[in-house]
Amino acid sequence: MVRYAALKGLYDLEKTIGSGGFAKVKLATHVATGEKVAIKIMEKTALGDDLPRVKVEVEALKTLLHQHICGLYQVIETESHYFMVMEYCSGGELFDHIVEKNKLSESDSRRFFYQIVSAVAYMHSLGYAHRDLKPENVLLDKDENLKLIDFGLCAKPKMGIQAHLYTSCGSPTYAAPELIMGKKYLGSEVDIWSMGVLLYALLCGFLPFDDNNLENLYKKILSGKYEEPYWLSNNSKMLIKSMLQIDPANRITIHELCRHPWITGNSLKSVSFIHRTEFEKDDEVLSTMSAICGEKSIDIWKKLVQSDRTDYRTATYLLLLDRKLRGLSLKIAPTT
Ligand SMILES: O=C(Nc1ccc2c(c1)CNCC2)c1ccc(F)cc1
Repeated sequence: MVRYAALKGLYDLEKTIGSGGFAKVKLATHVATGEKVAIKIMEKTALGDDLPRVKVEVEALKTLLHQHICGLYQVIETESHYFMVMEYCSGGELFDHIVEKNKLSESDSRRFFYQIVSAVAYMHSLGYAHRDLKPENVLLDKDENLKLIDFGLCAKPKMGIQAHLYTSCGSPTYAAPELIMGKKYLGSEVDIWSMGVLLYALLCGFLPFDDNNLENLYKKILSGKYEEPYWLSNNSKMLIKSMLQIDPANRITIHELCRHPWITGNSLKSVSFIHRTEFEKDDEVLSTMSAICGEKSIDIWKKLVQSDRTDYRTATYLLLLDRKLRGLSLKIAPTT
């Protein structure tokens, strides 16, 4: 097992749970609380031109606090590596979950899709577009609640005007027509298309546009034509159709999606999310921390709020808060 001096005494590394292009994800234990975390380890030399994506993802995750967006607890930078300490999603990828079940029922799909809409509506309300929504970037926690990951390609277009050109080399299977055409586009609109592909995958168990040959794949996406399996209800077909519109101007908006009867289950309660970008202050957690480090609660809180939210103290506070929200005892092992 490779040891990293930067993690010594803070996190105990365990097995590898994922390895993507330039990152390896390892399960780890946060020493002070005993809580499980996922640590995304990136070697700077291997990152190359993708180095800016790390900063984009860290800045986005420091702002985005939502129950269906995978939380960032701490960032550790050394000469050679970045370590992003994230929320552990023990349920793994939604993709594997769909494959395992072949396809999901309309009600299971609705439960997952509601959570995706809530996370994306929250991001868009803060001016962020994900731009890389796909089943591999949707994880499940131990209660099968959904967590969005990989904000390395997300964009925060200034004032929501025309966003950047399509820069990612991500797989086009989930990419909107305007993206693969290299046109200027609105991040919010490409997210809606990708959510349409995600909803289709949930309900059908396969993808609307798929081909091993890139040329044919492009043709299928630009044609906007896809199969509608017999088991799809008319409402499901109509909702998918409203999202997989080739012309982004004809695509359903995130606001309409939040109130769509297929999603709200005909209740008038539209998809909800809390406009939260600040930590909630919890006195019990703060007093637990002050008992260990000897500082006064109010001073700990002041430092937390003023910090750049990526240090060990932030991780300890957030992990204790998670424990409390899960009804567990608040205990801390004194860091040696
Ligand atoms: O928790 C993560 N991945 C994870 C967790 C558990 C399992 C897997 C991935 C995949 N195999 C099944 C079990 C994870 C969390 C954050 C992140 F940025 C990237 C990955």
